[in-house]
Formats: sequence, structure tokens, C-alpha cells
Amino acid sequence: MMGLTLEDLDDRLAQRAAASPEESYTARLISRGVETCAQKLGEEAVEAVIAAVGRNEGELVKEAADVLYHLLVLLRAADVPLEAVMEELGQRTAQSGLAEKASRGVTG
Ligand SMILES: N=c1c2ncn([C@@H]3O[C@H](COP(=O)(O)OP(=O)(O)OP(=O)(O)O)[C@@H](O)[C@H]3O)c2ncn1[C@@H]1O[C@H](COP(=O)(O)O)[C@@H](O)[C@H]1O
Repeated sequence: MMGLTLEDLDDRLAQRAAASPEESYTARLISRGVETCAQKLGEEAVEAVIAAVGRNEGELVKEAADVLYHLLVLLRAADVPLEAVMEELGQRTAQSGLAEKASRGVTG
């Protein structure tokens, strides 16, 4: 799909989470609880790291997609809205890292 955003995917996962675990992988993961979802995210993160260190760009694209999908599933299992994460990121972009350094009196 062209122009898919994390919000679009999260909306789709919200719909699929309401389906039965027999019909939906998302619903199955969430029904197994936060620990299972967290373990899956950890596994996919390690696979992404291995692809990156191996300079395997094609594999990294696929593993990064798995990481984002499993992160959204974990947030949903933990009842943390994606919006809260984006808000946190938004607050960090309000100031550049260099401006933040300067505000602490650090130069160079
Ligand atoms: N983006 C994804 C997505 N990325 C990865 N995966 C699944 O994540 C799994 C990757 O984990 P593994 O390679 O470890 O697979 P596995 O060993 O078979 O998994 P387990 O049995 O260990 O759980 C695969 O089964 C993938 O199919 C995804 N499953 C679903 N989606 C999205 O979620 C939507 C809803 O899917 P359902 O919930 O299944 O309807 C889909 O239309 C997609 O948009």
C-alpha cells in the first residue's frame, strides 16, 4: 500500500484485534498477553539487528517492518495508545539536540 502510516496500520490492527484468534494473527498474539507480544518484539528486533550488522538491506527492510508491526501489537496489548508515543516524540522534536545542549550551558 502506498503512503501507509503507522496510524493507518494501528487502525487496521484495532479492527483485527476484535476478530477471533483463529482468524487473526494480531488477535491471537494479543490474546496471549503482554509477555508473548514482548517476546515477539524482542525476537524481531534481534533479527533486524542481525540484518543491519550483516549489511543485508533487503532483509533489514523486512525485519524493520516486523519490528514496527510487533511494536504496535505490544502497545495494544499493554493498553498504551500509539498517540501517547507520537506525543512523546513530538515533544522531543520541539527542540533540537543542540539547543537542548546549549540550554544546559554545554558548548561544542
Ligand atoms: N504487518 C503485519 C505483519 N508483519 C508480520 N506479521 C506476522 O508476524 C509473524 C512474524 O513472526 P515469525 O517470523 O516469528 O512467524 P511465526 O514463527 O510463524 O510466528 P509465531 O507462530 O511464532 O507467532 C509472521 O507470522 C507474520 O505473518 C504480520 N501480521 C500482520 N500484519 C498486519 O496486520 C494485519 C492484520 O493481520 P491479521 O491480524 O492476521 O488479520 C495484516 O493485514 C497486516 O497489515
